Amino acid sequence: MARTYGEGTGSVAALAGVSAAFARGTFTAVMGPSGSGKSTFLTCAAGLEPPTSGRVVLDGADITDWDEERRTRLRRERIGFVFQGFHLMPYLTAAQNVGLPLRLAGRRPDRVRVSALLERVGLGERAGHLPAAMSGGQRQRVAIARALVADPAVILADEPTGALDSATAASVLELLRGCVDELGQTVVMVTHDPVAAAYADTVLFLVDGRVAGRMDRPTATAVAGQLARLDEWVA
Ligand SMILES: Nc1ncnc2c1ncn2[C@@H]1O[C@H](COP(=O)(O)OP(=O)(O)OP(=O)(O)O)[C@@H](O)[C@H]1O
Repeated sequence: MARTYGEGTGSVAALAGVSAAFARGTFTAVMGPSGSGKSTFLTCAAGLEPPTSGRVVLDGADITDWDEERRTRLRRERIGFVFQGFHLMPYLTAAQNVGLPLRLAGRRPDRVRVSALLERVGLGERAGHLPAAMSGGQRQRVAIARALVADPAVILADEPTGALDSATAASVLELLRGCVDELGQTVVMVTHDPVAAAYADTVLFLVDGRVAGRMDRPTATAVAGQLARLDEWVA
């Protein structure tokens, strides 16, 4: 798919042509220099904005031409989001935050399921806490439980460890890895961090809005080496 912003001579091709498929139960990291189109890619994949050309297929359904209302419903029910800044509602408890996507979709969150998810992310004891009373790592765990609550087709994570220290980041990444290995979830994660990317099965490298490379079974060292080569290429 491709995505252009603006028209005529002032237009920018944020995505020039990216073709990617994410099989169920896989963990993919998306990397690339600043401005390479990673955020645009996630935005289009999430159905937040339609691509200028190309198609977006989620769970077997081509959502490209769906209207905004239908795409919003799809995002609430079929996509889990995890952001760098957690995006929790400050006046809702951990349990209420986890249940929120279901409430927004007009469904009543099942207490047992919400408790089981909080237990799964290691926060069984903190269901009644507000985000302000939790550490960054704990907040991100709440966000991951929230991303799982609707049993989505895919979890899209945008720099999920960008605001965390390395030990906390490792535990969050292990949690995402567990979602894939133990729950069969599909995770697509944008990251700048080669250590984070090494938790994925595959790394997709973007440069200038195109897929410039792909690495299976990545290690942090191999990813860092590849990024350095891409930077030289861009420079
Ligand atoms: N809404 C917009 N209007 C105009 N240009 C945009 C818009 N969004 C992105 N761009 C441009 O598209 C290109 C790709 O941007 P994008 O944010 O997708 O890159 P990125 O890889 O996520 O960057 P970063 O790592 O810095 O977050 C950039 O040149 C950017 O300036």
